[in-house]
Amino acid sequence: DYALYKDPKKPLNRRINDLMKKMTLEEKLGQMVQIERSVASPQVMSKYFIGSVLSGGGSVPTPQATPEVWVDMVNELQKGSLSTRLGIPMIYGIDGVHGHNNVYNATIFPHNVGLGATRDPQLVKRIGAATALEIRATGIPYTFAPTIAVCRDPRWGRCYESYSEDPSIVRAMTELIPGLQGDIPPNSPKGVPYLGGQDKVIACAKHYVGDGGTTTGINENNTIATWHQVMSIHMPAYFNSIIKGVSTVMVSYSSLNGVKMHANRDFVTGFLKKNLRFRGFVISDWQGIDRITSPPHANYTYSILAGVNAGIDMIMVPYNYTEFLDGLKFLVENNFVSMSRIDDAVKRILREHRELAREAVRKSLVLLKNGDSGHKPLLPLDKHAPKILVAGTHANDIGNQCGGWTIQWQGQSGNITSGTTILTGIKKTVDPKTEVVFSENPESSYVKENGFSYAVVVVGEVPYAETNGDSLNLTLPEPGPGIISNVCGSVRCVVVLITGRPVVIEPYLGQIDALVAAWLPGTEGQGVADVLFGDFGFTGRLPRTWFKTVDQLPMNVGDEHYDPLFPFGYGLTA
Ligand SMILES: OC[C@@H]1[C@@H](O)[C@H](O)[C@@H](O)c2nc(-c3ccccc3)cn21
Repeated sequence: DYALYKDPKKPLNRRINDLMKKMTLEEKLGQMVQIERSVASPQVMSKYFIGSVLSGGGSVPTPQATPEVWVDMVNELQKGSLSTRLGIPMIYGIDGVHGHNNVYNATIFPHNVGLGATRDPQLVKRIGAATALEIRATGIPYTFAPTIAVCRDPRWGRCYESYSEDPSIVRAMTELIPGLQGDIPPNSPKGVPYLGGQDKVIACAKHYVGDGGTTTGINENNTIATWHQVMSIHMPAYFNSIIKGVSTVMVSYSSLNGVKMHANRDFVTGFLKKNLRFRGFVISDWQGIDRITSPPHANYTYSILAGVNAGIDMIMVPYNYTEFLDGLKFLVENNFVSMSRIDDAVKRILREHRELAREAVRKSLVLLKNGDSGHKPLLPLDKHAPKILVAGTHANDIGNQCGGWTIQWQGQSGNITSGTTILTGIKKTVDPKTEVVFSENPESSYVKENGFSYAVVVVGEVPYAETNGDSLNLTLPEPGPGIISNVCGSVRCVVVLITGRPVVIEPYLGQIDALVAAWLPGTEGQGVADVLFGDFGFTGRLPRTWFKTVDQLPMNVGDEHYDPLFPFGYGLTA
């Protein structure tokens, strides 16, 4: 029977939301577990809903195993995962330190220190591509590489895994990531986890952060560093990795100024996920949460609590997965770990590309007016204006911005699914000092008396589907016209229309400074703000003729009598 989440034609975030709604707590927690090959079996995969399996160093199905033997092993485990109620596939991960180094007859490339000596990032990228091919030939889609440690003391046992003591060389060698994962297509968003094709694998920037800076190079020890040293030596290559679409980040065993990285919420959640907006998943190192305590595993419940709440999404347990699952379940059921944290972890592990939706929104917007002979252009809007007004029935309403066929057949106004409203997108885009006031339907006196620099008015049609959408007058539903009149009659305004089609707008055009057709943008309202404020240009062109009055209809491009308000293909740039 049909399952929306399995339908590749459906919007990606709807698939995730559909799947998340169906998952039990046990199925969610299982996704966060990575176990070692030696304790994995199809039965274990299905019974515990395990999300991932790895080969630790030297862990092979048989000595000198051929690619076929590897593929058969991975497939057997995968069958176990696919046999579960929801059939969520598992991800098999393995170290690709210098080629597919666990596999007999695989090409073994120079270790990273030697690659640093080449000063040749394109060579490293080609090595990534070759490595991805060999890893994929054994049926494995995930490798724990590149190590982007900046080794600052050659006394460190892993210094050869570091490209250089110079962060700029390490930054350049993040070219391994597009080699492994594939190049992000041109004009695609940066900073979004990416995987391009069956001959590519997802990568892992590691070990976050400061693994190469420990005192006298003692492995897994403490890195004492100022904020500036962290941000100028150990962090920069993570910026490059994220921009290049790295899909995962592995946390370091080491501590930073005495704080275990596996328990470091400020750096894992605060900096990596929030500041850098990393959207892939964060994986622990091998028994990394055990080593939060000294001795390791001294208080495993605390290790689980500290690691998961720090923001680690997938735990490389790797052996005693029932102890981990029981511990995490206890913590969730007793509210020590929130369901929102679990859902964040699981969504990241399942995540596809919301960013793709946001890019689509940006490219769909059509600029129909921006100032005129008497007024200078209003767009792009000033992000640093002291105070702005956002008004309209569609500014803060996910259901309205999605339109029909969303969650329900007819769609529905309101907070019907997760996403970003246009208002939220605006708030995220403007200067933090800019005061953003939201009023759905303000009086003109209110607009006049509050010193707004400008207003964004977001109005349109309410959700409909099929016959319910038939309209003979195509008027902009009330209170849209009234909001336009009250706001745009009082302050400079841009009107963003959320409609499934051209509607009557000509009567209001004179009092509108700027007009944008946003159609039905869906959940990623951030894409509207991206373009209103000039982070991206307007590139949309009318896919339909915009009439002046309905009695002209039907009127299409090429008709003999063609007198539109805005012709097919029209669209301004800002
Ligand atoms: O092989 C998986 C990961 C690898 O990706 C990390 O870079 C590395 O820090 C690491 N150490 C162990 C590991 C350490 C001690 C005993 C057994 C295993 C396992 N792993």
